Amino acid sequence: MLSLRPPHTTFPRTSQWLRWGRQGGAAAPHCLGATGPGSVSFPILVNGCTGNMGLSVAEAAVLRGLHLVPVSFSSREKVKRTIQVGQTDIRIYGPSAREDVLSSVADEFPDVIVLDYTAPDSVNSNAELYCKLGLPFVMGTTGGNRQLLYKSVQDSKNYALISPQMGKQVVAFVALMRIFGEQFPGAYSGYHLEVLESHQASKKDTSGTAKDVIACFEKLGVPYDMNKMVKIRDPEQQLEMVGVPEEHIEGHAFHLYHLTSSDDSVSFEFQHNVCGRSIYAEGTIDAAIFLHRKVQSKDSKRIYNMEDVLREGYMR
Ligand SMILES: NC(=O)c1ccc[n+]([C@@H]2O[C@H](COP(=O)([O-])OP(=O)(O)OC[C@H]3O[C@@H](n4cnc5c(N)ncnc54)[C@H](O)[C@@H]3O)[C@@H](O)[C@H]2O)c1
Ligand SMILES: O=C(O)C1=N[C@H](C(=O)O)CCC1
Repeated sequence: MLSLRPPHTTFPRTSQWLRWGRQGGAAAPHCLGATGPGSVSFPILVNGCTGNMGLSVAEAAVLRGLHLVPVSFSSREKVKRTIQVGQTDIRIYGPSAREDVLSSVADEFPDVIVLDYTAPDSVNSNAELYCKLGLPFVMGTTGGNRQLLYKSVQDSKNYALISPQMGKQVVAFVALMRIFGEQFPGAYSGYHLEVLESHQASKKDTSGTAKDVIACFEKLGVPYDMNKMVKIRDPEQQLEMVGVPEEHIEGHAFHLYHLTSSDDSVSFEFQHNVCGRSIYAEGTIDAAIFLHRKVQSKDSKRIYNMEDVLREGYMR
């Protein structure tokens, strides 16, 4: 089996960390001032605050000077709890209250942007509800029926930014791979692709980012059977084989794509490895600011992705 470990496995821990984990840690202090080019503040509702990404995004929103709407939702009915983020106590509601609560939010905060970090099996029902209530949303949650997701937004004429990957530097890498495929279709015909991805054990689905990158390899002439993807969720393997720093076993996204010519004489390797979640949280806030601007200016496009965000200068 291929290893995600860098070639210099004898490097001491710190060097390995520097090579692999630079993107983890505290929220970057130097991204786009408080709220991007020109200062804005508007309400943000984070759906999924009970989870890892939801909480990270809510914290990043507060740090960037946005106004957190003090409600969020859970997949379970019997939740009676609040979560404190900064100075805000966020009340968590069960699924049966979703429509009423969201509809009041839409009335009270007409310029609200919803950020969704829930679960793959909630993607479509959540999106449909946001569309029904005319709530613009950023869908960071992966999985679900993606075709249906786009169709719901198109049919409703709602505003949405959809991306399985909010880390701007990773988005730029995926964009490069897309352009690569468009510029040189079939250039790697006959090559063989192997893909490994490693995420925290709680991740339910296959990496959405890996799926997007694989689509680019397919344009380059390399077919790939998604069932062959090696998905690593076992913490022991992650430590021993992948080389994930121990402190990031609960939050990491390591990816390796290995391309080999048919006679094994040529090979290529591409990797993107993220420790922690700050890269996604920061990118999500940039996405929210971008979407808020598009809604305010009544932009005609209505459905966006993270490449659109990067193109408008949100790349630090
Ligand atoms: N776009 C990106 O850059 C990016 C980055 C990281 C994670 N993700 C995706 O975000 C999603 C969440 O990841 P996570 O690591 O935070 O997972 P998590 O399991 O830590 O959190 C998900 C939370 O959502 C809650 N939830 C489930 N269904 C819900 C519903 N219908 N309504 C409200 N809450 C609901 C769960 O109870 C849980 O607390 C996954 O799909 C993951 O792949 C995307
Ligand atoms: O931690 C996760 O879950 C992640 N999900 C996204 C994906 O599936 O591509 C982005 C990376 C982190």
